[in-house]
Amino acid sequence: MTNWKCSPADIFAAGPVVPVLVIDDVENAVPLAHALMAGGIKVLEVTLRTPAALDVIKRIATEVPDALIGAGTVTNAQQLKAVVEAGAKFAISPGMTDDLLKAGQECEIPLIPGISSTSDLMKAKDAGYSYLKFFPAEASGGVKAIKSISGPFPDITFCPTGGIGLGNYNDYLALKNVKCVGGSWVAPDDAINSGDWARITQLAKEAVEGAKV
Ligand SMILES: O=C(O)C(=O)C[C@H](O)[C@H](O)COP(=O)(O)O
Repeated sequence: MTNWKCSPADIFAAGPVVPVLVIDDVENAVPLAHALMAGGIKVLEVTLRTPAALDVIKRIATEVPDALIGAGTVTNAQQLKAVVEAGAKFAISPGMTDDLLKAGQECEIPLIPGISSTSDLMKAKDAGYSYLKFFPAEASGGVKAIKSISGPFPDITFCPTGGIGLGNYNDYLALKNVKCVGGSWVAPDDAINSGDWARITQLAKEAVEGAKV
């Protein structure tokens, strides 16, 4: 963790909304990044859910240097290594394993492990992690769960993701242990696949301007 070039705190502070991106076509990478940045979003999470994901990360890292490009759905040490090589500046996981926590400690980019239980939180905390993803947020108790967790674990900060959108994101951002939220609502599949960049810029703007932080 001492190798980390930027801190998870910097990433959480860089934007209240982190778009969770599923990109099938590498040609959409740069226009999508530009569309989101035009709407005021700088932190991007490209999920490793598509075969194109590593190339997408590479493209954005090279061609959109102002973006804080990260990798999502990083579930093991091999993937963590691959996303570092692709140029990701941080990595997020929907969960955690002992192996992944260990690889994150030795990695040069920050890893944000995912938890949805206090037992996992304690494991991650013991391994030195204090910035965590809370996933799947809505299905795991949402705002009420995160508020309760802040009692025994006031030093843990969350990026909740899963089931969050314009209708509820401010409820999460109002919590003192939440600094940003993640979600796919800002970049819907149909808008990406039809190249509707204006709509994505609009959605990003709406999310950023409406955020009460
Ligand atoms: O792929 C990953 O790494 C994940 O952890 C899951 C995503 O963060 C959520 O699927 C986003 O949730 P929605 O905003 O409800 O679509």
